[in-house]
Amino acid sequence: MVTKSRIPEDTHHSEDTYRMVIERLSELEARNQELREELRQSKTDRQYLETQKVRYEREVRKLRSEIEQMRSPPLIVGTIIDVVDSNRAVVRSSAGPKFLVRTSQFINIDDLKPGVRCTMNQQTLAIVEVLPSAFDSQIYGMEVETRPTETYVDVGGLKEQTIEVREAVELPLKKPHLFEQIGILPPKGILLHGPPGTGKTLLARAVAHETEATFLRVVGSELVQKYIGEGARLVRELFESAKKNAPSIIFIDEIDAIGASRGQETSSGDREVHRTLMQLLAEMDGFDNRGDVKIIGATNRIDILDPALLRPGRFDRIIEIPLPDVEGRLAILRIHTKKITLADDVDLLALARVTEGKNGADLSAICMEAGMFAIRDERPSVTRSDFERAIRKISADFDRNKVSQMASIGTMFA
Ligand SMILES: Nc1ncnc2c1ncn2[C@@H]1O[C@H](COP(=O)(O)OP(=O)(O)OP(=O)(O)O)[C@@H](O)[C@H]1O
Repeated sequence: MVTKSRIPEDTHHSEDTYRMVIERLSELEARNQELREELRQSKTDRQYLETQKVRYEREVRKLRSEIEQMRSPPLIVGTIIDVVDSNRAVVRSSAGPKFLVRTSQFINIDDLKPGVRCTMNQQTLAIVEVLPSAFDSQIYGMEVETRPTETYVDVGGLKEQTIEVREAVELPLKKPHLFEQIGILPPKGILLHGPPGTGKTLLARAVAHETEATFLRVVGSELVQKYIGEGARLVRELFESAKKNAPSIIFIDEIDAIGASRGQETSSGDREVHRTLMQLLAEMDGFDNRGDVKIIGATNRIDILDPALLRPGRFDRIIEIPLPDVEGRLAILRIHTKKITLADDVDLLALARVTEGKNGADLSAICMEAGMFAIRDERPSVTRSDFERAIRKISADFDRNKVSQMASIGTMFA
């Protein structure tokens, strides 16, 4: 309360003003103090909130990695037998036993119905994923062809190898009585080994064509599944399908992906590959040499194969498919230029001589590239210089791939 003392008017004014200014100043100081306090408090709040935010983010990261951990392969595949309540179900694992398990919180309970396939975490057996109903081996790159089109005339070079494969596969399928007469069993499995692009798949397809057999091709790496028991299941399906469609030839390309020597299985992924290999060995032991299912394996890495695969009664005919020599390269060039209009200056023998080290796939690509150069220049025939350019291009592509492969290996170990 401001009391007015007896002071001359103008003094009163200046005193009042002074007093008001003092009051206003103290109000402002008080306000300033309050604001400082609020600022200090907000800084504390902000720091507190910052700390909370960092802690929360760390929690989220930890939870996320636990979820990823739970969902990381290999997982056990099972089939739901019964849904007990909103977070429990009875599941039969692919290995057979039934379990009462929890469902993880990111599973939509409506998706869980009896008969549905799911995956379970190996440690906790909690259901971590519901699998699509059309969970079919065809998804896994298994090719089934009633009769490939390739024939033996499409295979350049490889004369001895073709004879060996025909004896071991074509003869038992087409003339099994010859083996019965003599009293010997035909080889059960044939292993084709050699560098990439040398004609292993081509030869297998040609023998399937010649024997009018169903050709079932699967790549070994496709049998390495992230779900426990699935690789073995696919192998079983492969052999069942081969028996159902007999006479048939099972062709397992890159067999080293599952057939490599069994070192100390450390990770569950290694154990899963081992299980798949065991299933393959069991299936091979289980079927009859005299039957009308033949199995051909192919690998670029025979040196790492498990000896168990190569013992008699399994892949007991081993045939090397080497890089083509000059005669082989000439034969392959003739095959791949059969339909190409060649200019008079093209000398295939000369080309065969200058392509030392090239495989059949390279030679096929060279012929295709040479044709492309002629098309690009709108010429009616392919000249020698087109082939020379194509050889340089394929070699450059090869070197570039090699460099990028080395670079990616380098970064892996950087
Ligand atoms: N001996 C050959 N005669 C004719 N063409 C060949 C020959 N070898 C390879 N080719 C050509 O290269 C292509 C690839 O050959 P193929 O797939 O049979 O090689 P591969 O040995 O199975 O290779 P990978 O080991 O990489 O699977 C064939 O489709 C064919 O066009």
